[in-house]
Amino acid sequence: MSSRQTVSAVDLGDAVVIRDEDRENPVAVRFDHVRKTYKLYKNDRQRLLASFSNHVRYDTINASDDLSFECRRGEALAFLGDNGAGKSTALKMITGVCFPTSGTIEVHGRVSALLELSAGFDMRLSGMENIQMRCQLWGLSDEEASEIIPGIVEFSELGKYIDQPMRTYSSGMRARLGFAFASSIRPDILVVDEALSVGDRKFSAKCRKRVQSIIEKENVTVLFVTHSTAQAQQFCTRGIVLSHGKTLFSGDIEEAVSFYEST
Ligand SMILES: Nc1ncnc2c1ncn2[C@@H]1O[C@H](COP(=O)(O)OP(=O)(O)OP(=O)(O)O)[C@@H](O)[C@H]1O
Repeated sequence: MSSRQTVSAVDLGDAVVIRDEDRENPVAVRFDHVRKTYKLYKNDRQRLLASFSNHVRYDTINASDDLSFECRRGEALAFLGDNGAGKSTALKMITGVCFPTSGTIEVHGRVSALLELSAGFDMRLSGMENIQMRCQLWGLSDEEASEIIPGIVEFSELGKYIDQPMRTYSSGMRARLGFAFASSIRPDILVVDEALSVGDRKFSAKCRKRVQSIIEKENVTVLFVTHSTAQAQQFCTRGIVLSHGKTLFSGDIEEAVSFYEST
């Protein structure tokens, strides 16, 4: 094998997910004929019964349907589409929150996600303790952690609350800390799902500025889900328009936006 360092390759029957930290690979993310099928049960009781029996009936929905695309390193790619088109599902498979049913996904580089920003915090711990714990989970050395933590605290604007248990935070405060962390750790691949509306108007503008500066200055690969075509044009160079999990259009961002607006 080449210089590629395989961190994990998960064989999920008909699906394969390969993750490594090969920053030299010109491709950051590749989807090859990816399908994600959800089972829809009539109610929770039927869902529970299905774990004991193969005879429970269900409908299916393909949230991703034969989805193939390549996002090259340094590129900023927007996913456009109506509600339920399959945009978030694609991002969740990149971050590893959910897995494909079939097809192959390759992710080359460390991924940070600006989605579900409030998730994963331990509410008993303070903001500072949570940040320290996240730095450890990311495998940062003490030195690297102490380099970025002051910036995270400053960006979050939590003031004295940074040392208070996170159960005392408002939902906006949690999301602010989540955003401050996820946007400070210098990932290779940044996944953004409408997270730019964090907090109040002023803070949300600050978040947009931060994302723009990451895209412009740090050679990060960005995958961006939004309903705002203006934001897609502001941040991205290429766009994919999805409908019912399928690609309707893939190309230059201006053309993708025109296509989306004409559908
Ligand atoms: N856990 C789940 N179980 C069943 N169906 C799901 C699940 N998650 C998503 N879906 C379905 O998959 C389809 C795609 O959902 P997804 O959230 O990816 O769409 P989206 O394009 O991000 O939509 P939106 O713009 O509304 O956020 C939808 O029909 C949704 O109902």
